[in-house]
Amino acid sequence: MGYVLVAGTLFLVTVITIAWKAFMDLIWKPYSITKHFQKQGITGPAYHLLSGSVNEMMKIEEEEKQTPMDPSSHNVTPKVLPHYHRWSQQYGDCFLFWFGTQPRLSIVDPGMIKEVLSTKFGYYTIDKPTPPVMALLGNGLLNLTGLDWVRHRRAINPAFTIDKLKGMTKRMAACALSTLDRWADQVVETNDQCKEIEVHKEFMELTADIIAHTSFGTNYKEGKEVFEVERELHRMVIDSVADVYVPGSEYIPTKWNRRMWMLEKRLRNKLKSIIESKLRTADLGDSNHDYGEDLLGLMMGISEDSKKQQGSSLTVNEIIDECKTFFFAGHETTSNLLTWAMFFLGKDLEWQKRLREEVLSVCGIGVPDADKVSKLKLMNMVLYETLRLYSPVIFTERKAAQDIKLGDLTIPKDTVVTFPFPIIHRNKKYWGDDADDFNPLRFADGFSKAAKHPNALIAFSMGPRVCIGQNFAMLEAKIGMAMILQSCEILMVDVILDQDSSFCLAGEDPHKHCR
Ligand code: HEM
Repeated sequence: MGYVLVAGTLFLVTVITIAWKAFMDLIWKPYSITKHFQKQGITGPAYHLLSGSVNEMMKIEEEEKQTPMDPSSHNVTPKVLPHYHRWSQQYGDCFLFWFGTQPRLSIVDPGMIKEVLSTKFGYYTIDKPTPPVMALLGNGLLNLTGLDWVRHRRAINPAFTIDKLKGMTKRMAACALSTLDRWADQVVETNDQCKEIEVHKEFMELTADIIAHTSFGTNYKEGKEVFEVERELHRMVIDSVADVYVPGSEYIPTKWNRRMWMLEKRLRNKLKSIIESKLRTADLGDSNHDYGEDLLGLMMGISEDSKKQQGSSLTVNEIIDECKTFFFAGHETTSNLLTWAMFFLGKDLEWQKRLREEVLSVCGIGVPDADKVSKLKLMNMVLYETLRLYSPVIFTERKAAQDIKLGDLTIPKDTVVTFPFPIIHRNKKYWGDDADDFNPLRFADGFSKAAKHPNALIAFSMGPRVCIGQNFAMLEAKIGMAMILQSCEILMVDVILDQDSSFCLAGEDPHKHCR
């Protein structure tokens, strides 16, 4: 009888505890956080049990898909961030919405963004990655937090110094040259003066080639195989982006999870075999272990040096995760930058002419190097303006690690603050009335004077977690653009923004100058 009573009491206590926690997490916290922000003048879409605002988010996305885009407008916000666009019009720039039970606060004020990403950096953290993101990037820089992030960032920074990047320019130029060769062959084959090219596809290939060569050096072919697997994992991440994560669901052997586990294992094994091959090659050389000037080789060398000096280094598994991160972070981003820059030059022939004149006067007709492309001021301005209007990264977010003041607001612990780049980059308050127009001249006096706030452009983010590959990306884009402009004339064939954009490349022998 006594046992039954104890078991019954335990059961009851468990049920009450679970019910209490469920009540707190699912009802009370969302209610009190909503009230907390309402008192500060912040509103937003309603919280719904379990799903938060996700259903409304999906509905808005579907509605936006049905609306054709005006090809003459650069305002892509309704297409790329439909719910932010709709809610910012409805509730104002700063609004609260719910991803499941997680509160998210949209912020567009550059001063507040600077506080989060830079001045009060330590008070914010990165939300735990979902299982698909973890499978894709593992414990690489993008996912890491705290002291592990510090250790990785310190270990990898030296691989991205200007000197090291200069050493990679020949590889970048060689990849661009083989793309131009392929285009030239097509022109010769068709016997036309003008060849229609789907540039996004071409630049995806070019940037994959560049990141494979610069990451893996002589092992680039195996590197490209790695990227094929990574691409599939990336697609799985995109498919799962609007799913509210249910803790523990990653361990259930569903068909989807099993595919993800298999791809992750294949990715890891392939990268491991590249590293082992580098280790074997280096062992055959002298005792100083030169692993090569590619990113992987540099990371392995730096890691070995720091082990000798401080006794700590990146493990093979950590280096593997960083390789995965470089491809993910550095491939599609740069390819999008190149695509949109071509889009502008194909539309604006006057700017195309100015850029070609600059390239020919600074670099001549030879293959450009890092020093020469660093002098291309007009090209720099066009690239920044492209990053402003068509930022390859469309948002980033941070989670408050404690209750904290942000601007005039007080933010409860665990609130996610989120920064929608396309809205920030078009804010007329900072960018002026022509914020929606392509006007590279706004960058004539440099990056920080282009807008009324020095941090209004955050395409590469800012603060300690600023993009580690920004110089790499700009160098790659400038070399690619300079070589294209040296040999081709670019004409826009058609503009269908939600499908592929094609460009016509014209010239008597597009490429002969580049040899
Ligand atoms: C146009 C090209 C690129 C753009 C617009 C871009 C943009 C960004 C942004 C916005 C972040 C911050 C993300 C966040 O805080 O949530 C970031 C981080 C990062 N990027 Fe890039 N990126 C580009 C190219 C590259 C390239 C080429 C590489 C590597 C080769 C790279 C590697 C990284 C890494 C590793 C991080 C994480 C840094 C950290 O958290 O310490 N990116 N990038």
